[in-house]
Amino acid sequence: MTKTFDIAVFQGDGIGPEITGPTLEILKRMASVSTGYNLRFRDAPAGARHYAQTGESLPAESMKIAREADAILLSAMGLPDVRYADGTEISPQIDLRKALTLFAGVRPVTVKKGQNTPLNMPADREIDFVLIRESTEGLFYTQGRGEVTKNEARETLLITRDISEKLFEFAFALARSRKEVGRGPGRVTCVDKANVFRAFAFFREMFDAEAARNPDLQADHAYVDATALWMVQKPWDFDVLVTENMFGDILSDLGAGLMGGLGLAPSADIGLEHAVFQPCHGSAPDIAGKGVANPFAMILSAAMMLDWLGIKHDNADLRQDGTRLREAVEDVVSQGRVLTRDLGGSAGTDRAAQAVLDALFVA
Ligand SMILES: NC(=O)c1ccc[n+]([C@@H]2O[C@H](COP(=O)([O-])OP(=O)(O)OC[C@H]3O[C@@H](n4cnc5c(N)ncnc54)[C@H](O)[C@@H]3O)[C@@H](O)[C@H]2O)c1
Ligand SMILES: CC(C)[C@H](C(=O)O)[C@@H](O)C(=O)O
Ligand SMILES: [Mg+2]
Repeated sequence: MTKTFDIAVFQGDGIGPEITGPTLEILKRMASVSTGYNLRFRDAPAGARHYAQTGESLPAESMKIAREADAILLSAMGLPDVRYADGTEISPQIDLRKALTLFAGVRPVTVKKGQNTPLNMPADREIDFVLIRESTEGLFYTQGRGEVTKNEARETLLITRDISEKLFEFAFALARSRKEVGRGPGRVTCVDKANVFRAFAFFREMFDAEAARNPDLQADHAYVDATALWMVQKPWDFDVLVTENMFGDILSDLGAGLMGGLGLAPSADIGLEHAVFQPCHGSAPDIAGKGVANPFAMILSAAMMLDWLGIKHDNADLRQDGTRLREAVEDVVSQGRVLTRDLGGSAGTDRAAQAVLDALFVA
């Protein structure tokens, strides 16, 4: 019998519902013609709007839906003027990452030949690397619990052996699978600030131990400041980068910039059991409700979800559809046929999503 996978859907705030609708439509079309899998979607209310209405940003019922699901699809949550009592913004996605121990924030950076990038890049070059951002601790550890007195404010950066070992194991496994399909040389770079902080020397020590367990792969180190420079000067040299939460948050937006914008940057927060798939961008309140949001990052995140489900459940149809969906978006973008306003075009959300459907089912 064809297996049905339950997907929890966090439509979120701002442009969230606008990009979720067309993404679900594409997934439903793909599942409806596949004989290898079915998808069933369950709505999980959460976010800033929900908090403003109910006083809860991540209700227990939504958390239950997320825990019970095979995968979680999330658009964007948070609005600049909706804040907790301590003055920080509503950010249930951080709570989800912590509650489900989603330590590996996978943020691929790809620029295909012909795709727009602000870099002055030789025409025969492509960019294809993956930034793995630890997503449960680091400088986000005390998020919402920082100590502030009249004259001082403190947050704690936490690096644990348990999470770091899982993180590095994940990073080396990813580099190996990229090498096997010819996507990279099989190299993992530990991005840290071990020249200044003992916590990062500890981080590096555990990275080196994992590197020693993977002698078939290359391993090196880079300081985070130099990494920012090289991401602009020679991003094609990277394969898999692995780093702390806050460093990864910042570098992944730089990676999105290389791709032409946040509207093309997908991500996955992956743990041993659960995973959340969401674009790197936020709720874009400045363009919400106008029908102009770029759905590509969300659709590419959905493709990552199909990949992950396919690998986890050894389902070739899911894996194949993950690849087809990613390639459909890449086709539409690299040919510059249908581009949204953030990418220099004039297409609205629906036309952009329709172009992906056409690439999948008409071309
Ligand atoms: N993963 C998430 O849920 C997430 C990520 C980042 C920010 N946020 C939250 O979103 C809110 C807005 O944050 P921000 O303005 O700093 O970042 P943002 O990513 O929402 O927007 C930054 C800029 O990029 C544009 N943009 C973003 N996504 C786009 C898309 N799909 N199509 C076209 N243009 C797009 C916006 O219009 C804006 O000009 C804040 O409350 C923030 O905390 C949430
Ligand atoms: C909105 C914010 C809490 C979030 C983060 O900092 O992780 C975002 O910037 C991201 O990159 O997913
Ligand atoms: Mg970010």
